[in-house]
Amino acid sequence: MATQTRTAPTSASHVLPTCHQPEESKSELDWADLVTLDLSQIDAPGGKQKLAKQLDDAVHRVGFFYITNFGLTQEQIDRQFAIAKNLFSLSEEEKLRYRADLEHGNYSGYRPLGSIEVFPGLRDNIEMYNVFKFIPELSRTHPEVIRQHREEIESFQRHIAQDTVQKLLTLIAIVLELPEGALTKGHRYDDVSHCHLRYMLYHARSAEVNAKFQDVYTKGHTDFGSLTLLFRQSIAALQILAPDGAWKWVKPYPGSITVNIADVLQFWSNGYLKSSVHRVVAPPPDQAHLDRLGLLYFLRPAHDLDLKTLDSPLLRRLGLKGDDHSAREGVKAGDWVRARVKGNWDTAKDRNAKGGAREEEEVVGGVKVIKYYD
Ligand SMILES: O=C(O)CCC(=O)C(=O)O
Ligand SMILES: [Fe+2]
Repeated sequence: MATQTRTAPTSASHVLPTCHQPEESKSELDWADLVTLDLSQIDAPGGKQKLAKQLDDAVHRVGFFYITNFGLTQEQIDRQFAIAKNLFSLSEEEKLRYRADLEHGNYSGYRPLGSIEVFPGLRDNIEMYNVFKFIPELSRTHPEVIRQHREEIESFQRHIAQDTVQKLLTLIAIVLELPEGALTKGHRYDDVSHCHLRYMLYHARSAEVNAKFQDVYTKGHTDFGSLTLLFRQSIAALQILAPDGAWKWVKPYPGSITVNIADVLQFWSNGYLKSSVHRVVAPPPDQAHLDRLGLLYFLRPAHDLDLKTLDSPLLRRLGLKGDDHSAREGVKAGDWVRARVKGNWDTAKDRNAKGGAREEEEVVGGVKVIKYYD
């Protein structure tokens, strides 16, 4: 069921099970064709321009891409998976002591198994634990395994936030023909925003139960923030809604991070950057029995930024930037993210009462969004 483990010989108080990557699926799947950016090229002469060129179609038409050479080793990543494994093996009673205040749109902490109704009467198979940035404004208590590995978790977060993400935002700014620092300034580690590292555990289900769920683990959705970075176990499960309208599998390549554009970048670019619909489904038959761990970094903009379209030469040329009188103009990013988290939490019931819908429009924080996809 679970991934293989053995105990690493470390000091008594820091013992973590070693988390090995499972064998890749041998199933023939319809994989999405995504570009890979080699981030080690960014400081080479002309490197930024070359990478931005490579990124242009990916962020505009697809919304997903891979990055390699991002400065974290597989061992560092596997340590995070091991922390996740250890965390989820705690008793339910212990985990519930750290439950997130979901009802108020705050995701910091634990979200218990079965929190969301996927279809009427059918609840999700996911546990998650969100570790927000370690800044005073966001401090909270955590279980012992997080407290013990706090330094390691913080330096992992900081590397993503202060290095990887800054490079990506620089490249995206170049795509939009903005000054290179235009997007990085609302995304500093010390800015108050709900950026977090997320540990997830998808519990494997039997073929019979999967059939009831039409093989869906998480319905199609877009992410709320700026960017999402996914460190993946070698288990196929993530799918994107490709530009041709078909669901395609996203292959988990060792040594890569899968990155997707999220809603706020789509707003700032008035739709030029694509916040892609994606979902999680039961793995193919040779991996369907595996519990699947998730390790994700959700980048969110500083709370006090607004959502109006950025003034970029590209957007002007394409007619995507006029005087912005849209409903987004007065909306703060922090309010938007909170409203989406809260909305996600308490509208699943209403949606199911209406019989479900492939697409549903809803006004969140003053902004109209399409929210649900089967
Ligand atoms: O587990 C995955 O591969 C994706 C999860 C996801 O889309 C999310 O948590 O927003
Ligand atoms: Fe997502």
